[in-house]
Amino acid sequence: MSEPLTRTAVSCPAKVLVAGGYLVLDRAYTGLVFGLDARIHTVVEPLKTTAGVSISEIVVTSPQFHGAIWEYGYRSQEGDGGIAVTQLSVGHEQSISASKNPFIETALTFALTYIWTLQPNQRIASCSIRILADQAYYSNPGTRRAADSRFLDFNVSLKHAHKTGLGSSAALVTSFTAAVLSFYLPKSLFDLQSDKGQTILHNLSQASHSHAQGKVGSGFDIASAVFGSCLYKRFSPSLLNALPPPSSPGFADQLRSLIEGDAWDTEIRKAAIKMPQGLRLVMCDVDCGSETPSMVKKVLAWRQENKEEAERIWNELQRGNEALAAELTRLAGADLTAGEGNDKLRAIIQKNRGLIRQMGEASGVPIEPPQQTQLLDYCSTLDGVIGGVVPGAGGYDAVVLLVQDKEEVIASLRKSLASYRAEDSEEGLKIGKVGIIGVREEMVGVRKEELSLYKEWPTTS
Ligand SMILES: Nc1ncnc2c1ncn2[C@@H]1O[C@H](COP(=O)(O)OP(=O)(O)OP(=O)(O)O)[C@@H](O)[C@H]1O
Ligand SMILES: C[C@@](O)(CCOP(=O)(O)O)CC(=O)O
Repeated sequence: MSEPLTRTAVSCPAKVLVAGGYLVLDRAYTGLVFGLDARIHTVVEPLKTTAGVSISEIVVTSPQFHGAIWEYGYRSQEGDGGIAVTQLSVGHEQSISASKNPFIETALTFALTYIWTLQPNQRIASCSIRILADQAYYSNPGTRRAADSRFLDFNVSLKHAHKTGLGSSAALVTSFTAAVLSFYLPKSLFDLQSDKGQTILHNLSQASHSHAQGKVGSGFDIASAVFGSCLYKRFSPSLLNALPPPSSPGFADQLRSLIEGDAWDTEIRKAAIKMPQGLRLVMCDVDCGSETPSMVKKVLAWRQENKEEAERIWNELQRGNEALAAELTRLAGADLTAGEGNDKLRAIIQKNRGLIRQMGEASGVPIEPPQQTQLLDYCSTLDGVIGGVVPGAGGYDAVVLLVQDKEEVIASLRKSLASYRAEDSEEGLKIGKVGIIGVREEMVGVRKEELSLYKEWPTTS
């Protein structure tokens, strides 16, 4: 007899790529990614059904958003095609195609298929899955259900939610995959606390996120969702190319071999990045938008056509990024009583920004556009601010600052940003309000959670 299935909850952190944007798409370079203390949680539990009625249905809800409910049927496919998941219609409020959530559907397909390969003769029981996200992922102001509730009602549909760029889909796919595997599999087959369990979770989440996203990212966001802050070298993109599409013959077996096999060449160095005591990150949301995929395409096309110049910038920036990681780590271990300053950090950040601007100007992509240069220069003159950069792909929508970890520094930064007015520029976008997002760095990645966290969010089943 197998153990009865019990309610399981897992969370994963948000991310910020502090250094290595664009470079990290190529295995020859690394990205310095910090996890952030905003998390997406997934809770899985048995689906309550009328006594004697046995159905095969998985109901997923994201109850902080209007109409965010997805019901799936699932069945095994001929020819080792794994488990196919089909969205069922819920009432007649909206068409299925309008309500599709490709990240959830793909994560479910990949996770159930992997489970099926491990327990081919065991029926996959119905379950109910809830997703709960911290406020910082969205700039829509949430409302509280109780004075102490951690999760808020966002009072909009997911389609109308305004994301702050903290990697919601990666934290979602990873916590969803971890919770589903932990729910269905005994510890002997999947143990989230073990290195092997985390490697399997990483590989499976990379495969499904990449499939849902259309294979565009380096995967640094999934790596930090699993392992927390780290220096990240991506996997070879070719690894995923050989996988047949879900449901097609051989998908299940090849997915399992890929996930458990040793072909993965991702390199995660957790010890190579630390936050010195007395410093912290501050994320700022800039009221303006950028389009990451088209920026990536343009930068990569420029690099392809200007190999020599690109190689010079990429290599210099890689050295600068390594210097940044090394100095943060060195300061984290240094004797604070020696009164060491942060001048070296300041200089490294300034130099790296110069190279990022070169990369942007040469490729014609606004990675650190003049409006952000102005904002970052302004922030760098404020008390307690060491420096700042445009995170990830850059653009107009965010900056990340390295500051002294003191309440008075944050309070005065908040005040300065509230009154910050960008100088009028002749051309391009004008940045609007700059706000501080309520997050800071976090070293821990995936984590099992206590069920009491979700008491105001009853299951719909
Ligand atoms: N709380 C949630 N519940 C259900 N699905 C969600 C939730 N948050 C995000 N998603 C899914 O993730 C998608 C957003 O992913 P996308 O990659 O565009 O954003 P992101 O990961 O936050 O962005 P970035 O990589 O710029 O940080 C949504 O369209 C939705 O499908
Ligand atoms: C440009 C890139 O290197 C970073 C994008 O980061 P973000 O989504 O802007 O946080 C792409 C990637 O690594 O997936």
